[in-house]
Amino acid sequence: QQLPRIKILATGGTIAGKGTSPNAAGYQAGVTPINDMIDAVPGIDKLATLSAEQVSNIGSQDMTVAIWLKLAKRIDEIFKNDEADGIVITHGTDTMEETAYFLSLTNRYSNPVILTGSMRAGTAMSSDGPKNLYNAVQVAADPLSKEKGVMVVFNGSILDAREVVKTNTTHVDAFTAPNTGPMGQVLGETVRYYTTELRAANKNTPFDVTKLDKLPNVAVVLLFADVSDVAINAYVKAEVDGIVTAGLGDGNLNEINTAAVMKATNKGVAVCRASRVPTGRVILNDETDDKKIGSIVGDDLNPQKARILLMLGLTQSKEKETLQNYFFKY
Ligand SMILES: NC(=O)CC[C@H](N)C(=O)O
Repeated sequence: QQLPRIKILATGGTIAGKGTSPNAAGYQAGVTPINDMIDAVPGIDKLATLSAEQVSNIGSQDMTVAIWLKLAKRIDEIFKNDEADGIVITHGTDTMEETAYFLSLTNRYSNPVILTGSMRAGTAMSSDGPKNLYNAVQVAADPLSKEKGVMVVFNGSILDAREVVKTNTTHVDAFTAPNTGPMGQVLGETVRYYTTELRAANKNTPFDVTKLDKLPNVAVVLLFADVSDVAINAYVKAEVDGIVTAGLGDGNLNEINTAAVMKATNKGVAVCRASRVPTGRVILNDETDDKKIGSIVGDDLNPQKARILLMLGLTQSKEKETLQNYFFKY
């Protein structure tokens, strides 16, 4: 029986980290080459026929649009040329949720693309990297994952790219899907799905980035009690294409920022209201009059994910209704 062909694209992160202390603290992310990482995982070669490429080797706090585009183009090429059946991406945890969502919106194939990483460097006691990498290859190679597209596999959970959020700064169980829960679990030799993703773009994605070398510039602004309008005004002055507000409660803005948003949208800046609250939706024309101030809403996407969709949406249209519909669809 032939093993599935899995391509590992390595980008860095703690999973490629090295330190001098066996205690998890104090290490450098993004240093170990991918082939050394694979060698540290017993039995991984029995799961799939593996090949690996180093796309970058960085801490994911330094993730860039340029690397996102490079990854998206390489994924497209791998599936178009039938170079692999599935892909595993090793990635730092800080921005993994953003990369996962970006790739889920841009991937034109439904083959599995699994992101994973670790919270403890390979040199730390009880490093979680080898097991996470093993689990990621298991999920990518499993027949049940065939049409499931982009997911995150971490600490035994399988999480949808749209829903996954880093919800702990240091624990090995760093990722959850606060609005929906995980899609499934990988335990021992078995992969189990409980649920399916409802909002995947996949094959029919309108966001083809294979010919782009940059994306629209979208900023995020955090709201808090008595916040001034300095940030929104500065971004408008800097001529950003869009602003996502990490608003109060169900995406509310205080008076001064309501006025600042109205000025921004009048100047043609797309403004999407999201919330700083970790779960729940932001409703159109609820407490805030979106019609009047020219804003749209991010539904239940967190601000950093709403930014990704607004960046990609703006590659297609500046029209408010079109952009709003992307947020209800994806
Ligand atoms: N656990 C981690 O991967 C964090 C390391 C680093 N900040 C990164 O995101 O790459």
